[in-house]
Amino acid sequence: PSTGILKPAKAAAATAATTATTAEAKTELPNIKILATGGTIAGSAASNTAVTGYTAGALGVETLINAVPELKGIANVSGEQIVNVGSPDIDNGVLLKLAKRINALLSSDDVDGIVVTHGTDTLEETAYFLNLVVKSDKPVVVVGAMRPATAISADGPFNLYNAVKVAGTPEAKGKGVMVMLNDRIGSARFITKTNTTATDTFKSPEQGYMGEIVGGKVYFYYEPLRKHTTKSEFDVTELDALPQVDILYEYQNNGAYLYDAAVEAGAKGIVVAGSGDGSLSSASEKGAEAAADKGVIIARSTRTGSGTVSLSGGDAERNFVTTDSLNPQKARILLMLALTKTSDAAKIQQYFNEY
Ligand SMILES: NC(=O)C[C@H](N)C(=O)O
Repeated sequence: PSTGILKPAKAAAATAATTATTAEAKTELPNIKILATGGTIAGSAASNTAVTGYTAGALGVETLINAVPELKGIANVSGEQIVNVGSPDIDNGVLLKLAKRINALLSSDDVDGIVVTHGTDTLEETAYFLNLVVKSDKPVVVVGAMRPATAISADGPFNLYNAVKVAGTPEAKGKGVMVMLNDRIGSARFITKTNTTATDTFKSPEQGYMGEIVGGKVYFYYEPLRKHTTKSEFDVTELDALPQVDILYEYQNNGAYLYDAAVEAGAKGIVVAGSGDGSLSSASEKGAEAAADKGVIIARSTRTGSGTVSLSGGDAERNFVTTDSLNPQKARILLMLALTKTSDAAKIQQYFNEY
């Protein structure tokens, strides 16, 4: 049986793999494709007690699959390397490449579900993007780890096993893109990283988890009501870039010049991580209004970490929208996609109310 621990020296030697397939396919098992993008789940450290200061995105997908031979008992798995980076370096180009590849794979009868391995830092952004643009009700599960593959008690191997299990579960169909870590199944719409290093970092502060895995069995309790996947209007088929949307953070004594800089750099939308219920300082309001006068959409979110930003009377006529309960980084994802369809603030507000 797999211990889930890769010896640091062995791990370092195994970085070059790009594809992998389990031996002969068993017809009674689901066919699951693992698309690897890097992150700590593919991380390698100098010692097996190092859980910080390691290299994320060091190991190839074949190494990840081979570390969990038990996968063969629950699915026919094969792997593809999309990129191999720490998730702070996932960009719009990778999002589009990943989404298009997933849509191509899921259109085939030979693929029953997808697992994406990903760094946890920006995992929620990729998961929410996929939730909005995947055109299939087959399960898509995004998985990561908080301890590198070389660590004692690395969490990646079991997280990967659980993710493949969820992706191959018929009940997981039609529930939107899911995030699987630490035995919990979260909705891409609601889950967020809440802790820098702890293994139970992914939480949905107000809405809770969709389900869990206990004793090797998948349990679902809720599903997201917000539009996703087959009900989503957003489509990446013809897109090779996304509109620039930046995020500005509210704090005491800030200035309008931050908005000027974003507009000058080409922003078509600005998400404000507002204080409290999406508040802007007077200086920010000046900057935001000047940007909005130039056609830039200003989306008021919150830096508080949870809660819904309420609509205020002055929003609509100023090209301002509110981001519902989306945190700033997910609001940026939706605003980029919204701007591929329209620059009308009222229509964009409707997207924030529905997705
Ligand atoms: N736990 C992780 O995966 C963190 C890593 N820095 C990443 O996001 O790639």
